[in-house]
Amino acid sequence: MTSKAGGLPDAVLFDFDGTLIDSAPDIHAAVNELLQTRNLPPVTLEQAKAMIGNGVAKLVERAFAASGSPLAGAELEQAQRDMTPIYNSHLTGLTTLMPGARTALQQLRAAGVKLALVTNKPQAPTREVLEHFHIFEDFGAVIGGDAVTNKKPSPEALYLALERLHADRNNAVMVGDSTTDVEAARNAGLPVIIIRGGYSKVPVEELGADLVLDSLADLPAALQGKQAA
Ligand SMILES: O=C(O)COP(=O)(O)O
Ligand SMILES: [Mg+2]
Repeated sequence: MTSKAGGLPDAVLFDFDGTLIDSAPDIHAAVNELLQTRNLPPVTLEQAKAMIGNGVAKLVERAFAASGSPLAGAELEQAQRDMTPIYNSHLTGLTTLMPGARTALQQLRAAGVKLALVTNKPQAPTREVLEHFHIFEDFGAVIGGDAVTNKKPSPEALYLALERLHADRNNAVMVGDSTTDVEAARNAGLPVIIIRGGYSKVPVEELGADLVLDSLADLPAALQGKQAA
């Protein structure tokens, strides 16, 4: 993995849902509240996890498909609009920081590594969740899914984050939980580390990441090359 002298990269770009936060319980609640407005049966937490990672519009499309009533066209667009207030009322009640997240951010920041958040979650709820956990200030750039024309796996948000951080493109690492992050990193030409315990639909070993870690607690040491596996 590319790294500057001293081990640590110039910048680390973090995914949000499934990587820094365990937001699936809140997203699950929001999805079921939306389905209930159409008198549709609820989905399970595991089903909801498999819907996360490509933004709220995709989440809604997948939720209706999973409940047995796929939507398209104007009906889908209406459901996506209806989801906004529901989604925004389920941001922090059941959400927790992933194990090791706070310490990893603090350690990297203290070591002078530039940090960015690159998520397909929209900008406004992303900021609200970051502020709730008092980690907004850790990030030099926060790029939500609606801040770019093309969401991950497009490299657009990653490039924008690197630009905002004034970071060295050749010395940055993406950290995420699923295939979207691996593809986005590859498309941007960055190495990628996957953390177990997120919302990947396939076993994380099969994602093609440069490194898979059990926990964010292992990230600072791994970035310094002490635990490369
Ligand atoms: O799908 C979403 O809304 C967000 O997912 P991400 O933070 O893992 O990119
Ligand atoms: Mg994710």
